[in-house]
Amino acid sequence: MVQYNIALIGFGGVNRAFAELVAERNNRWRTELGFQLNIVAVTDLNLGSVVSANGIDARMLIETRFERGGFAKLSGGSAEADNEQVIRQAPADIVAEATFTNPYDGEPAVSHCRWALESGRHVITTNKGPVALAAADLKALARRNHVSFEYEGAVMSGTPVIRMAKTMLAGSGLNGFEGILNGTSNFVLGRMESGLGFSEAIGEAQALGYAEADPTADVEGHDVRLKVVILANELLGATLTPGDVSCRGISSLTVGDIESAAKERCRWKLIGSAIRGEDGRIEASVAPRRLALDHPLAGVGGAINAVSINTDLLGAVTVTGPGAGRVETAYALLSDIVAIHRAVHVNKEAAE
Ligand SMILES: NC(=O)C1=CN([C@@H]2O[C@H](COP(=O)(O)OP(=O)(O)OC[C@H]3O[C@@H](n4cnc5c(N)ncnc54)[C@H](OP(=O)(O)O)[C@@H]3O)[C@@H](O)[C@H]2O)C=CC1
Ligand SMILES: N[C@@H](CCO)C(=O)O
Repeated sequence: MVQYNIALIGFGGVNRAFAELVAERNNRWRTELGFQLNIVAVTDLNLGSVVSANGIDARMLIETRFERGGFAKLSGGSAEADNEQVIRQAPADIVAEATFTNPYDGEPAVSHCRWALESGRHVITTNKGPVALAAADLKALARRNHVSFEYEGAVMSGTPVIRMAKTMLAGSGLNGFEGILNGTSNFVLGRMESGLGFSEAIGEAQALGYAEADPTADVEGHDVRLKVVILANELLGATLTPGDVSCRGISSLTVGDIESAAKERCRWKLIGSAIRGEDGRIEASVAPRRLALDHPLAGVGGAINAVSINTDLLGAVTVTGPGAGRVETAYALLSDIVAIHRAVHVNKEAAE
């Protein structure tokens, strides 16, 4: 039986939900997917770090109420999150990076990914920073070290869009996309339509695990801007940086704007888009748009996301599904491991 040893970097909503999935579903994965997972290290800014070559009980990890520095009480534990040492030295095959997204330089997550790849570990991440800001370098580093860098959860959480479009739409002539790419702001707009205030709606999105550590990134459009960069670079072969994407969020929309749109059978949505012009240049933007209720994106509610990908041969292909949520995003990490497993084992077996 194939077993992957996993190191979790950051133990917040997503990696905690991932540990919960490991606790609940490892047996099922063994039969369904042909591998099992073994958590051998966890680091967290607040809790410290713990390493155990024999594996750390996933159920214990999620059920124990640790205090600040609480991992020190575990065998192999420390009150400090010594990320570099853990990433480089723990006996992990795969490092799951799920610390906060830094939209400016991607750190410290970029360094976490770099240390892991340099040390010959595969990296799976839901963190948009390293993917939007350092993907080319990290992919090259992964290639040099014969490991994978996988990041399906960086856009639309567990809903497959990056890998799906790159593999299943290959050759279809991708020339643009537009969509709702932030669960929090879509949820907030919907709650405001129901009469809730902006701040209360953000509070609900935080409690549900949708929002960024600093929700300004959600409502000011910065999170969508990173996702537009990722999709444009991955699907359209662009080389955008966040500075290339004009960006306006939803914070200036008032209850009055929302009510007047409703009276005219319209609805506000935060739309991220990128289009290849006739000269080959990619124009990308993030901005609120007032959509007629019969527009295909107008009915996408709550933390659901949707992106319509324009192709030469098929016209628009739309992918819709959860765009945020702890478990939904933890699933993206599993899908990354499935991709690594197929690349490493299944393809190798087929070649033999
Ligand atoms: N939640 C979601 O729906 C989605 C999240 N993502 C991305 O996934 C990542 C994780 O999200 P989520 O779990 O919700 O976020 P959380 O804020 O819940 O968790 C992040 C965890 O990482 C810890 N952390 C921060 N910096 C460090 C560090 N330097 N070393 C070790 N640990 C650190 C935080 O500790 P502390 O709290 O003490 O700072 C926190 O426990 C983010 O990058 C997010 O953008 C992507 C798609 C969807
Ligand atoms: N905060 C983000 C998480 C998913 O990237 C959102 O609400 O969409």
